[in-house]
Amino acid sequence: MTSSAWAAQTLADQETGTAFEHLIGSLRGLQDSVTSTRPPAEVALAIAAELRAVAHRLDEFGVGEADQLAGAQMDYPGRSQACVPVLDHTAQSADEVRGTLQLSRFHLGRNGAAHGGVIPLVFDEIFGRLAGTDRPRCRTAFLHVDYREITPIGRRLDFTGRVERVDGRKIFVTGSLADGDAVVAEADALFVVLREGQP
Ligand SMILES: CCCCCCCC/C=C\CCCCCCCC(=O)SCCNC(=O)CCNC(=O)[C@H](O)C(C)(C)COP(=O)(O)OP(=O)(O)OC[C@H]1O[C@@H](n2cnc3c(N)ncnc32)[C@H](O)[C@@H]1OP(=O)(O)O
Repeated sequence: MTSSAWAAQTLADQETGTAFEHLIGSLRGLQDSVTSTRPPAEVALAIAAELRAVAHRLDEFGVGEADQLAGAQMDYPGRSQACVPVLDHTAQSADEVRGTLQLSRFHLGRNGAAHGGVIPLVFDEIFGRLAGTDRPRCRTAFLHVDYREITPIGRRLDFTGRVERVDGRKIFVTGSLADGDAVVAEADALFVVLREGQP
């Protein structure tokens, strides 16, 4: 994948990077397991203690943002982070992207519909990657989402993204999320290329 904005990200050696991706995959699975089960109190308390012990085990390996692998491993569909749903890009250029994703119990709002806040999260990720491909670093200035239908969890969804216009530092992007033939959400956003020294 070519990307000027992403190239600066820290990369681990392959063994470390792959192992970390396994760790994040297990964390995603855990988020779903916790969300979709109702353990008795003693089991919940025992697992809570085990999870605290696991977190404690990681303490000694703490690093600053520049050295963290989470979010920086661009070769993995989820960037090795557990916040944003995993995106599988099937086509990507500097102007257009397509791909699939599947939301899970962790992303549930109510009555089978994904949480409304997950949808802009997904679009920000799709658009952020697109706007940053073969361009300097940029940030979201606005992101407008139209919720056309509920977005189901547990089904393959198709996403698109397209750069509509570039005007100086401004990159205007549009996209959609579909469940089969049904467009469940559409979005448009402005990304602004950062000036030297902007965080
Ligand atoms: C993450 C960064 C990229 C890293 C890349 C490497 C790693 C890649 C890894 C993984 C892929 C990425 C996947 C995830 C991506 C997620 C991206 C995000 O979510 S970023 C976080 C949320 N966004 C903010 O926190 C912005 C906060 N706002 C700002 O910082 C500023 O407002 C900023 C930079 C957006 C603009 O500020 P100014 O001072 O630089 O520029 P001014 O002059 O205000 O605006 C420039 C032009 O844009 C228009 N503009 C600005 N904001 C606008 C707005 N809200 N609506 C309409 N126009 C706006 C202005 O009117 C102006 O237009 P005229 O040049 O005069 O024509």
